[in-house]
Formats: sequence, C-alpha cells, structure tokens
Amino acid sequence: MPATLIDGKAVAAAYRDRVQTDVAAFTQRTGVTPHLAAVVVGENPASAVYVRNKQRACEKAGIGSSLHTLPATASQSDLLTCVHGLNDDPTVHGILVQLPLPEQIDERAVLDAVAPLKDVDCFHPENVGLLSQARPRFAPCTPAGVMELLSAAGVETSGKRAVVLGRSEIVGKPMAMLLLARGADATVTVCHSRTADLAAVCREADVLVAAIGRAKFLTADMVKPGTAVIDVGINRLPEEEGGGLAGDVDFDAVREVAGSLTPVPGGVGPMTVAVLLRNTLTAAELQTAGEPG
Ligand SMILES: Nc1nc(=O)c2c([nH]1)NC[C@@H]1CN(c3ccc(C(=O)N[C@@H](CCC(=O)O)C(=O)O)cc3)C=[N+]21
Ligand SMILES: [Mg+2]
Repeated sequence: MPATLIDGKAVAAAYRDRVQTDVAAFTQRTGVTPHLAAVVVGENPASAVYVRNKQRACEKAGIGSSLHTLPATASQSDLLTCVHGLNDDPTVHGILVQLPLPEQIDERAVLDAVAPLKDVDCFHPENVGLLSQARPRFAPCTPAGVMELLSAAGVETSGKRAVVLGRSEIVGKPMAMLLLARGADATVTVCHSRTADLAAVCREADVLVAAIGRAKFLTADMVKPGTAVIDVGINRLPEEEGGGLAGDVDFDAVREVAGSLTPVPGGVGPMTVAVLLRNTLTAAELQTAGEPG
C-alpha cells in the first residue's frame, strides 16, 4: 500500500487561521499590528518564491510586512547598517535576513547582529541556546513546522527512533532538539554525508527527516516499511530534468515503502511560512508593554 501523503498546505492553512485569530486579539487589545521585515540581498529565484509566499501569508494573517532589498554587491557594513536600523525601529517586531547571502558577507556576523527579541528565524545564539535548554523563545520555523506535520498526521514520536539526515544549523540540529524534547520523546540520531553505512542508519528510523539539500538523495532502500518520511528539501532541478522542484526524497520510489510522506511542494514549505507568522506575533508580544494575554 503506498504511503499516506501528508498535506502540508492544509495543515499550514489551519495553523495560519489560528495565528490570524491570535493576531486579531492581540491587535484589538494593544492597538499594535505585528510587523515582519524581510531583508534580501541580491536576486535568487528560490528566495523570491519564499519572500512572495511569506508576504502574502502576512497580509492574510493581519501582520504587516516590509521588504528591504540590497544589491548583490552590498558590503557587510551596508547590510549591518540595514539590520541595525530595523533593530532600532520600534514598529518592526520581526527581522528575517534571507539566506544564503552573497559570498563577500559573513553570514554568521549578520545573523548575530539581529536583535534577539526580533529573531523570528531563531538563528541568534541566544535563542539557539534557549532552545537547546528546552526553554525556547522562538520556534525554529522549519523544524517546528515538521513537528506540526507529524502531530497532524497522527505520527507517534514518543519512544520511537527518529533519524535526522542533515546537520545544518537551520534544520538538522534544531530538528534533532525538538524530536528529543520532553513531550516528543524520540530517540534521535543525526546523520550526514560522512556517516558510515548511512543507508543502514536511515533504515532504523520510525520517523525520518531528510534535510541534506540534495535532490532525491533518500532512496527506497534507505527506508524501513511503514516509516513516516518528512522531506525538507527544496531543490531546483536542472532544465534537462524539467526544471521543477524536487525534495531530498526520491518521492515515487519512497512512496511505495513509507507509511506516510510529505510532498514537495505542498509539504514542509508552507509550514515554515506558517510558523514564521506565529513567531512574528510572539516577537510583537515580547516587545509590547503591558500585561501579557
Ligand atoms: N532567513 C531565512 N529563513 C528561512 O526560513 C529561509 C531562508 N532564509 N532562505 C530560504 C529558505 C527556503 N525557505 C522556504 C520556505 C517556504 C517555501 C514554500 O512555501 N514552498 C512552497 C512553494 C514552493 C514553490 O512553489 O516553488 C511549497 O513547498 O509548497 C519555500 C522555501 C525558507 N528559507
Ligand atoms: Mg514543501
């Protein structure tokens, strides 16, 4: 029996509705409209898709948004000046610096410059530290979106073997943290391109999250029958392969083995945007004086 597909668009729509309700109550109570500022350096087609989806989603949820574009040739100090300006602007609650950045820019230095209370991506070391100590301020958007998908699909994680394929700061590491946390209670293995006998490690998984950034990397022989497979990859295929979007999972083959599976597009991507909206509201709450709730 082929895998049940997990409908990320539907789960994200329901999640965004809840955010919208909470934004309306917050704005009613405080008179403040949460605002997300996105900073984009240069032109990258994948970034353009994401930024467009994000702005549309903000608008629907009652969140203000602004786009701050710098040329591809911008210097690090140009970008830091932009970030500092947004840090100091009381009408801006969340700041997202779109990655990747051009090579003349030190990505880490820029992410470190974002005010921790405005760090809706949860990339600042203070927020990563809080997350790793199980007292998160913001949810890491993509990993938290994955947890929502698992929960919506009724996938049990407690006591299960979870394997995270990929060790990035953006997805792999925070993903492992969320699966390990009390409440989720998985036994977590993080593996990567240098892992010995990678296929055998992946085959141990009851829950398998593919976030390695290589199109169709996870093949059917790496998946135990019945496993829940979450595909975080967003890879643009070359023109000769149709130029479409492919995940990190060899979808057609893995679908025959997995118990449940997220598609790309329509899986994790929409959830990433939905959690970003929730974080923007959280940021506005943290920066707005007065009684919480
Ligand atoms: N600071 C920062 N934070 C990020 O969260 C971040 C980033 N930089 N840089 C780029 C990646 C990529 N990313 C996506 C999120 C959603 C979709 C998305 O909504 N995808 C839809 C549509 C895809 C399509 O139609 O092309 C889907 O999967 O169904 C795509 C890509 C966030 N990223
Ligand atoms: Mg997707």
